[in-house]
Amino acid sequence: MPVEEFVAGWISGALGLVLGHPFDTVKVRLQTQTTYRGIIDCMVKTYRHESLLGFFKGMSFPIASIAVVNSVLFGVYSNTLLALTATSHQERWAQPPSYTHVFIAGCTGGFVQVYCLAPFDLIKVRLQNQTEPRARPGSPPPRYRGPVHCAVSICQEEGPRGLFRGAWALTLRDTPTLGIYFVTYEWLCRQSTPDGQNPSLATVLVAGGFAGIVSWAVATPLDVIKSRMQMAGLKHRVYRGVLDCMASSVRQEGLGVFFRGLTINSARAFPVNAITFLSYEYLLRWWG
Ligand SMILES: CN(C)C(=N)NCCC[C@H](N)C(=O)O
Repeated sequence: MPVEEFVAGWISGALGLVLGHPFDTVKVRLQTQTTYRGIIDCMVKTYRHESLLGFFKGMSFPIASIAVVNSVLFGVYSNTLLALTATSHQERWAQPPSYTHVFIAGCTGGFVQVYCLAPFDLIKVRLQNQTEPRARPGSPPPRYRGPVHCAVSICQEEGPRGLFRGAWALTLRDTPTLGIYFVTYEWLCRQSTPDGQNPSLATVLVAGGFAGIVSWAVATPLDVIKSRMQMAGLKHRVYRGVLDCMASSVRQEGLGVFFRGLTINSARAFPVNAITFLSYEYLLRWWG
């Protein structure tokens, strides 16, 4: 099994993550709290109360973890394509796989990475939702002191299964959308590259960015539900499942609830995925 794909996926995931984390914090807050009037209001309040550091809350953990998840995603995707089409990454522009194979490989990568992603994503969402300013002498400490404290508290208070809260919504979000993600990337690259040649740097950047936007636009409704289910344990809200969370969110906030965070998700998705695909492709060409 070729391992370069896993390493390239790890590095490209880490680069994308640093670039996208401030957008991600604003998105999570907009999706799970009702105190903000919109993106700008959330950014201004976060900056006023928590300084620039507020936007980077919960980032150290994803650097080590979500980058691993990206490595699983790209590694499983590429190795599934290898199993389906018997072409390695280097041969794939000369002998392009069918879009059906790309979709199946993307869905497989998406499905497998969910089980690494679920606990890390839950901890990230809980930490990003802590809106207390940085601890000052005399002020009450935040609910979670950091990722490890957060993981231990969830296990103690909600049981180890608490770490997988929202995992089913995450599976429904990621399995099809990662198929769409890789198909969009491949399709855009092939549209602007002569047959048999490697796509240019600009093509990879634009195709990666749009693959991010398209897949996140499709993923946003289930992303909202996933974040709410992840926060439910903390707020002592009980949802009976994905459908119950959808129904109760729509009842209280209308259909628009499914589009919460869509703009910020898309704004974040372009640079994150442009840099992710660029570093992934170029690392593999460099090692190839
Ligand atoms: C729509 N979905 C779930 C995705 N496209 N997932 C792939 C993640 C890529 C990048 N790390 C990101 O966070 O955008």
